[in-house]
Amino acid sequence: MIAGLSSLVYNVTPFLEEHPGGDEVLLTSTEKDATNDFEDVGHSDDAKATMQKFYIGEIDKSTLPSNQKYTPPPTAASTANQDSGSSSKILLFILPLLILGLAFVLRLYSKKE
Ligand code: HEM
Repeated sequence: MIAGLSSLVYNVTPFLEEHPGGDEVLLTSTEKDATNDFEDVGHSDDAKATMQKFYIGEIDKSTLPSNQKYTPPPTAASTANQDSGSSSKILLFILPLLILGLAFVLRLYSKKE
């Protein structure tokens, strides 16, 4: 479906294989306002007439969501990941020190014996 052109909606599925510009461009223009996409190409009057065959209705603009961008709140999983991330960084720093200390102690004891 192509929404746009003054909120008009077109079902282009039957036209995908026949579209002279190819099906790919049509698919990238679906489920959105494709007015600019359509007009940028400079479609002929013939193309505009053909388009009318696929008209299926009009969008009720009052039902459209506002254009605000949704930013999801941080989930428990992402916070847990951050925590485990910082604790593993500490472990990466401490582990070599622990191994060094252990080697040092072992060497000290083996010298005494
Ligand atoms: C129902 C909607 C559409 C119809 C009926 C339609 C029809 C046509 C027709 C008949 C042509 C041949 C050239 C002409 O007569 O203008 C064409 C070419 C083309 N169309 Fe569409 N078109 C539609 C939507 C779109 C959309 C949304 C795009 C998105 C970008 C698009 C991109 C193109 C391109 C790239 C060409 C080739 C232009 C060229 O090679 O010169 N069309 N279309």
